[in-house]
Amino acid sequence: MLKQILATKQNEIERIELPPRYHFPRFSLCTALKNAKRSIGMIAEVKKASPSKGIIRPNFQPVEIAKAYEQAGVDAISVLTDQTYFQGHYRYLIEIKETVRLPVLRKDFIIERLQIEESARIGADAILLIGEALSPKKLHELYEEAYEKGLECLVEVHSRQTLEAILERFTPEIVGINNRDLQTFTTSLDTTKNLLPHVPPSCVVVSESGIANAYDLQRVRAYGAHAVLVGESLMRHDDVMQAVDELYKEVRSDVRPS
Ligand SMILES: O=P(O)(O)OC[C@@H](O)[C@@H](O)c1c[nH]c2ccccc12
Repeated sequence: MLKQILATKQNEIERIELPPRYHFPRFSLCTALKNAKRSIGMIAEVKKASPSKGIIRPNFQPVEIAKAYEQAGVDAISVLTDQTYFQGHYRYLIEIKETVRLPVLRKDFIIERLQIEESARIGADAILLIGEALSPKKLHELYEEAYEKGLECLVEVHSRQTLEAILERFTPEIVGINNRDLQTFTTSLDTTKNLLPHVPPSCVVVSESGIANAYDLQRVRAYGAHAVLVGESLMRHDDVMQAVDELYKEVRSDVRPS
């Protein structure tokens, strides 16, 4: 599946017409996660659909969702901008930057430099770089390019092998451990448990995907994650502000919910 997404993306990149430059206040994702407002940081995602689940939120109002996230006290917002597979758009990111004062992560499949210029122009504070989608060399080049343009990167990995290959080249500031296997779409929080001990202590670590309830949140916190990235379980709630609160409910991380 990842291969197919990347092939589509490559085609789309050939047709990119760069948007004008928007001038928004910038916010650091890394700083926001280091100074998380609650017991563990949260990047809340604005996502209408996904290739594995289809439409997740039928009545999709990206700006309203982002405002509710801000009121709920999340630390940052992730916006899906891929159109073909996630029904996103970079326009959503622009509208959200116009409205909320939080770091905004552009969630897309970034594989070429041109997409970094595009991300800078639309006002993204950070971009996603996927370890499984790029060679370590290319990933490092895009990482440097992004920081030169004032964008931070969330460097996402799913396997120990990918993580080690990246660390041989450089140490990213922010590492995302994706609990979802992008080939099969299955999620397991054990991915965070298994990979986290191999991430250098200087990195801010985000546990991504498959966080369904307060128990899951406490579990990845116990594994040592500094933050979580949550999409679907928030998007399925009518009231996303309440959904954030419910994730932060106090539960014992060693007791499974019934
Ligand atoms: O909806 P979830 O299971 O809470 O997951 C959010 C986020 O981690 C997921 O959307 C994601 C993680 N890595 C990605 C790469 C591309 C697109 C999407 C993603």
